[in-house]
Amino acid sequence: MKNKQLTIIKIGGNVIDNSENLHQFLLDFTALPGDKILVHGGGKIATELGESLGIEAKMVEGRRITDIETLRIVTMVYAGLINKNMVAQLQAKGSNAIGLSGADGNVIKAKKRPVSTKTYGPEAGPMAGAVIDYGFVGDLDENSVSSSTLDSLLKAGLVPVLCAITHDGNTQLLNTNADTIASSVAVAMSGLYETHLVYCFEKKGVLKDVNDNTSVVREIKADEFEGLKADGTVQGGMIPKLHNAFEAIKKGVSAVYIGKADELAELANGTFGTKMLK
Ligand SMILES: Nc1ncnc2c1ncn2[C@@H]1O[C@H](COP(=O)(O)OP(=O)(O)O)[C@@H](O)[C@H]1O
Ligand SMILES: CC(=O)N[C@@H](CCC(=O)OP(=O)(O)O)C(=O)O
Repeated sequence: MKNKQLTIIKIGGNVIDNSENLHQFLLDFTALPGDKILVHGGGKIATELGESLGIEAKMVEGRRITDIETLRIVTMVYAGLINKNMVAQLQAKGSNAIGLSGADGNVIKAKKRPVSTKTYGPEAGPMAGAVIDYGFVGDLDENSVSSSTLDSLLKAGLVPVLCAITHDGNTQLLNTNADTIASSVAVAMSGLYETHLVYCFEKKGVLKDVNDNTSVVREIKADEFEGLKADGTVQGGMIPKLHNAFEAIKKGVSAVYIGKADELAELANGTFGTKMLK
């Protein structure tokens, strides 16, 4: 029985883009007791910067097609602008944060996603039926995350802040979805700690009606996921998020929650968002 608890919190791009919400979230994150790791996205900001440079974002099944120009943009935005601002804000709030990409300390090594030979269904929109080359997108496996390096940082009293940039160990940086990073980090760390994984975004949880913030589903069991997809309750970015959440539970993470970033303080009294169950 592991008695030390570790909380892995992922914060999405829609919250990062709102300075008031981000400020409140970082205050609550700092106040959270115990060891913790922050994983951040920033897809919305990368899309906006790309557009201002004349590069249009292409997403398929929640993943960004990452050509060489896009890789430059996401590296600048995730590993630079967002990661360093987040660390500076956490430092000002009294959290001894250290910002890392997957290449730093070799904390996350990924494999470039091979060109897909499968054809995609109607959910892929205009890409339906196409063979997909995601470009410089990195996939993770059970050996990707260096739990010992992250553990050393935690033991030194530091709070790791991880962005969505990984590497292949052979000079190539890769773009990995931040929800996937959070799930893989939580699974890897569950060998050492009792781990809790918390996905924070702009809504109050998984909603029965995506436009009604009062319709939070309090608990979802793994075997209910397919039904929620099939009846259209969960769509878009929520599908890979829930997939990552249930993968984490299956592979040893003790608890997974999805909820609103500025309600993180409610974790302590068990009323935060949606809880995923086995
Ligand atoms: N049932 C649902 N409940 C809440 N959000 C949902 C639901 N179905 C689809 N969504 C969409 O999923 C989005 C979250 O996914 P995503 O944008 O990938 O998150 P993040 O900002 O954390 O990266 C929400 O903004 C919402 O539009
Ligand atoms: C491969 C891939 O899709 N990577 C993501 C990484 C950022 C991310 O996940 O950001 P959010 O959490 O804000 O969506 C992307 O570039 O959009």
